[in-house]
Amino acid sequence: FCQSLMNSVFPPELRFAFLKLFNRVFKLFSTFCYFDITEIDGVNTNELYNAVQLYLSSSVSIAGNRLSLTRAVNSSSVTLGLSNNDSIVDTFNTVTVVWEHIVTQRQTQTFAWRPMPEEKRGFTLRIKKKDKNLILDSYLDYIMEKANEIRRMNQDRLLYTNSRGGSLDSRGLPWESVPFKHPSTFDTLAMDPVKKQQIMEDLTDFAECQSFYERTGRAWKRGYLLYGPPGTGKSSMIAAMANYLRYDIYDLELTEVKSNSELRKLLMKTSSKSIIVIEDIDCSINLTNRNKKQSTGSYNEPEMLTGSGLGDDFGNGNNTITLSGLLNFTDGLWSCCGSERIFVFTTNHIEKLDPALLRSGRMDMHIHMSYCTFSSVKILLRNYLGFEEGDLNDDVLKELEEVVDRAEITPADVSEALIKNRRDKERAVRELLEDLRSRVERNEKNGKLRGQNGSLEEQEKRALDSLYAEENGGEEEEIEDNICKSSDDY
Ligand SMILES: Nc1ncnc2c1ncn2[C@@H]1O[C@H](COP(=O)(O)OP(=O)(O)OP(=O)(O)O)[C@@H](O)[C@H]1O
Ligand SMILES: [Mg+2]
Repeated sequence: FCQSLMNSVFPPELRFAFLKLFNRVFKLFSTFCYFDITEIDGVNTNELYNAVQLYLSSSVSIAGNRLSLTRAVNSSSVTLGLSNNDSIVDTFNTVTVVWEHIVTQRQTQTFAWRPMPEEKRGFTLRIKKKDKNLILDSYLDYIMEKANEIRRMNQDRLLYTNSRGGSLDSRGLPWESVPFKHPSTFDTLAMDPVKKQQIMEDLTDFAECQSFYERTGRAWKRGYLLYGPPGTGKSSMIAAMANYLRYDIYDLELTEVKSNSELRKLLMKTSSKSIIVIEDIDCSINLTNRNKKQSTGSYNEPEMLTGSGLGDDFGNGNNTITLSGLLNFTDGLWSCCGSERIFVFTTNHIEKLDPALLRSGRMDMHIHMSYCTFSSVKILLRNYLGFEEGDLNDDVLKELEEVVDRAEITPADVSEALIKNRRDKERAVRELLEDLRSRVERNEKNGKLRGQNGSLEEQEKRALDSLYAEENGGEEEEIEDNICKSSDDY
């Protein structure tokens, strides 16, 4: 209507001038200002455009009538986006802004070094003039941060290994990677629910508290030591941690590392938001407290252990990773290059580890992965057979509760018993109970034969207690507080 009115009032040569004038006057009196963020900035791709697109994908509702769907390379999820010439309202620090996605046809190209897309795409941000300075900088920073987070969440995570033994790939990286798709989660992990909750809270606290680490002058990293018998879920716990935080995993094979400097280089090439894992640390390198005492007679000279690891154990005298190198790797000046990293060590024999490696700051949380308890068996029964609370009759539950602790059975063995008969649930439970009873019998018999020694776990606990007592001159309790364990762990 306006256009036809204008056409009838103004002669053609004046129409363009009038439109220009009208725009100027409109802008002068408008309470809004506008920012264009085009997809291509000259010849380069505009990073901000991609960030805005991702950021808005988190605000766009699936209920919208028309949305654009995209899926990036290496991503397993689909991103929703604003469709052409659609708009959306967003609020930041109580200020309301409007985003509009503008798509127009590009005029036919003459010659260009780089072929341009046929469509010209961009976002227009509308802000009230009075709010411009208040929010623009912080709002755009916030968008970039959010977009990076969404990108990370959408991307497949990677599992890195240094199995090439120090040789670099074509990009000069010492790590090789494969997509990480381990299905273990805290939901599927059978362990004491209280302990599980503590670990999850600790992980969340770590991931969300960058400012705390900055304020207290600590490097933004955390160490977890997982210890316990084989098949109790240490590796599954690492996978669950990675899935929970959506971090990449660097599986460090210490036996492939030839020197402390190589260890440092590997560390420098890890990215932030990752978990650096050394499995079976006691088998990778000989780091015992007792050995150190024998070889040096002092706690203050860990370097003197040079070559005592693989060199001694496997006859390879060239290995020069030292305890000192490993200690610096986990809590030295180099350990804080990059940030937001988690170190996880696993071992079946915590008593073999040097106390320096176990101290807070290196291994902040010691997690004992124990044999199956009643609560962990219930989790496995739910996961493998679909039994919910109340599905099993009370007698069976009572018997399970009575025998499971004394049977000293690993979650791996329970899982196997349940998988075997998963098509016949009654039989699975019956056979599990039989297995538990026979284990109890065997343990009691062995317990009698062992006489004063008690169960294997009791022996392990005694060794551990003496280790802590040795280090603390008898002040055992302080360290015990640091260990995440339930009262019946041992
Ligand atoms: N706590 C658990 N919860 C659920 N499944 C478990 C648990 N522990 C073990 N399993 C099952 O047993 C198998 C072996 O577990 P896992 O590899 O995590 O044990 P581990 O403690 O790392 O053993 P190792 O000390 O020999 O490396 C896994 O496939 C997993 O399915
Ligand atoms: Mg393991």
